[in-house]
Amino acid sequence: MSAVETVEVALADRSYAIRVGAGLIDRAGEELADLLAGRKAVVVADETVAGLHLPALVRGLTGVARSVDALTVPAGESAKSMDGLADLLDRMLALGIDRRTVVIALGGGVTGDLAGFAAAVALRGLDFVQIPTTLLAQVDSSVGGKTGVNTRHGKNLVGAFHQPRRVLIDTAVLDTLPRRELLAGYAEVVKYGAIGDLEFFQWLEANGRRLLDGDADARRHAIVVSCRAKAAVVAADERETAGGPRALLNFGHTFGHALEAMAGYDGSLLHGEGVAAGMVLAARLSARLGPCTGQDAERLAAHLSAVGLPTGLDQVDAGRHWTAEHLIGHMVKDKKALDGRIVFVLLERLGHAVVRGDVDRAAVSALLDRPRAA
Ligand SMILES: NC(=O)c1ccc[n+]([C@@H]2O[C@H](COP(=O)([O-])OP(=O)(O)OC[C@H]3O[C@@H](n4cnc5c(N)ncnc54)[C@H](O)[C@@H]3O)[C@@H](O)[C@H]2O)c1
Ligand SMILES: O=C(O)C(=O)C[C@@H](O)[C@H](O)[C@H](O)COP(=O)(O)O
Ligand SMILES: [Zn+2]
Repeated sequence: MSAVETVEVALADRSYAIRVGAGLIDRAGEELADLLAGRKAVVVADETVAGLHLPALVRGLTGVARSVDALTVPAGESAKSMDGLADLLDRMLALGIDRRTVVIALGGGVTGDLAGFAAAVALRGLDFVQIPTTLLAQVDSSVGGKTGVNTRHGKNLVGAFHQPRRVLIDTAVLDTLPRRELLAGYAEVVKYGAIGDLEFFQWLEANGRRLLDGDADARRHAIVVSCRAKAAVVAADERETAGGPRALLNFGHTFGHALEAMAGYDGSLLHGEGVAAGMVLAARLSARLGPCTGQDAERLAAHLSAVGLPTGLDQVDAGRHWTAEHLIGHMVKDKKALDGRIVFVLLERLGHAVVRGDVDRAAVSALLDRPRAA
C-alpha cells in the first residue's frame, strides 16, 4: 500500500477529508470505521462499476457498518434524471433506511451526483461518502457538494448543495477506466491549470501524456493538485454566490452544457468532451473580446487537441449542425444566467479566469456561426 495523502475541504463544522492513495477501496473499512460504526451503509454503484469494484468495497465494509446493502443504477448520463432519482429513492426507502444511514456513492460523476442528491433529500438529508472511480470524479465531481440531475430543460437544473462527509480516492481503479473516459476527465484537470495555475498547465503540457498512459506518480500528482485547487475554491465560496470564485470552476461549461443538452445525454458526447470543446470556445471568445491573446487561446486548444480531446463544434456535433441559435437557447437556461443575460467564464490570460456578465450576444453568435455545407 503506497502512502495516502489528505486534502482538507475547510467548511467549519462540515469540513471533510479527501484521502488519495492506491488501494483505498480495499482499505475502506479502516478508512471509514469512525463514520460507519453502528450505522447502516447503502452503497450506490452503476452496473459497470458494480461488476468491477463493488465486491471489494462490500468485503471491506462488512463487519464495520451495522449492515451493508448495495443498489445498482444503469451506467451513463441518462441515469442522472428525475426518473432515475425517483427509482433510486424508492429502492433506498424499501431497504428501511433511517436517519443514521450513510449513503456511499461508488462510481463516476453520474453516480456521485445522483446518489448525492438522493442522500440530500431522503429523510431530508443523510450523510454520504464519495468513492469516485473515474478521473473526472476524482478531480472534480466528488468534491464540493454539487449534486443533482438533468432535466429536459438542461444540465443539472434540479439539485442541492450537499457536502460529502469524506472522499476516498483510490487511484488504482483508473486502471480499468476506458481511455475515452480517462480523456474526458483530463479535460477537467486542464481546466484547473487554465483558470488559475499556469505552472500546472505547463506541467500538464509536459506530463499529460504520461498521466494518460497510466503513470501512477503523474496521476497522483494531478489528482492532488486538482483536489487542492477545488477544495480552496469551495472553501471560499461553497454555494457559488454571484460574483464569487466558485463560478470559475464553470470555465467551458456555459458552452459545454449547451453542447451536452444538444447531444441529448445519450453517450454521444461525454461531459468532459463538451467541457473541452467549451473551454476552447470560451478561450476564443476571450481572445475576441480581449485582453486574452489568440496565442493563449490556441495554446489551450493545441494541448487539448494533442491529447485527443475535441476542440471545435465540428468535432462534437458529428454532422448534426447545431446552430448558434440552438446553443444560445440552451445557454440562457444556464444556472449562472441572470435576468436573461448569459454569464461566461473567460480567460484574461491562460492561468487566470474571470466571470463576465456583459458579453454581447452578437459576439457569441459570430463565434458559433459556421458556414453550412452546400
Ligand atoms: N458535482 C460536480 O461538481 C460535477 C463536476 C464535474 C462533473 N459532474 C458531472 O459528472 C458527470 C460525468 O461523470 P463521469 O465522467 O465520471 O461519468 P460517469 O459517471 O458516467 O462514468 C463514466 C463511465 O465510466 C464507467 N466507469 C466508472 N468508473 C470506472 C472504472 N474505474 N473502470 C471502468 N469503468 C468505469 C461508468 O460505468 C460509466 O460508464 C456529468 O453528469 C457531470 O455533469 C459533476
Ligand atoms: O463544482 C463546481 O462548482 C463546478 O462548476 C464543477 C463543474 O466541473 C461541474 O461540471 C459542475 O457540475 C457544473 O455545475 P453547474 O452548477 O454548472 O451545473
Ligand atoms: Zn464539469
